[in-house]
Amino acid sequence: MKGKRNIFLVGPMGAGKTTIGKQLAEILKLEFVDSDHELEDRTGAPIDWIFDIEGEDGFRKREEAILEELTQRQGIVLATGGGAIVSDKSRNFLAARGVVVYLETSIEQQLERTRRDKRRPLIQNDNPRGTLENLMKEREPLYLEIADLTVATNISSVKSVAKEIVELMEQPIA
Ligand SMILES: Nc1ncnc2c1ncn2[C@@H]1O[C@H](COP(=O)(O)OP(=O)(O)OP(=O)(O)O)[C@@H](O)[C@H]1O
Ligand SMILES: O=C(O)C1=C[C@@H](O)[C@@H](O)[C@H](O)C1
Ligand SMILES: [Mg+2]
Repeated sequence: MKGKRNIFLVGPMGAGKTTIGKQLAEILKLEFVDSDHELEDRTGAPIDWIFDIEGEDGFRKREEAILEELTQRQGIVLATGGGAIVSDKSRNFLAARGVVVYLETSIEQQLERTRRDKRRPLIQNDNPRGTLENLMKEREPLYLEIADLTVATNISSVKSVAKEIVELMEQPIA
């Protein structure tokens, strides 16, 4: 595991990829990059606009292109978007170019952590719980397929999850 220099965080909305990623990068003195933010900066439009105008397919194509480029960097902690792993191409880039850490979270925690933020287009509907449950069914096998490490985030603070990842990264590959 030590040979791979990048850390890629995957997991559903509200898992903490962005928040934990920043902490992790600080501890490890690596550069932090967030593919959602990068995509918004380059497009000049917020994610919910991109979904409105180009649909989810258009968003995924943009995400693939950004991930193709970002995963070629060295020494980064990358927070991915919650649905990045639905694309075969994106999954392959992530699996091949760094240590993939799956941040595992309950639906309850996802709801709690995403409640106040209205910028996630897929859950701006009458039944966010049902949507999150369906997405989890579809996506969990894909997170697990490429995960080198799986870390639970339900009962741990942002800081302790970041520290746990650092410790796991230091252990030799089983
Ligand atoms: N382990 C944790 N304990 C408590 N709060 C947390 C934890 N992880 C994340 N949060 C909080 O949950 C909210 C959502 O976290 P964050 O934006 O990092 O999720 P994300 O995985 O990046 O989601 P998305 O896929 O939508 O980008 C933030 O307000 C963050 O502070
Ligand atoms: O789970 C998803 O499909 C998404 C998660 C967010 O990170 C953003 O990438 C966007 O809101 C889509
Ligand atoms: Mg995020």
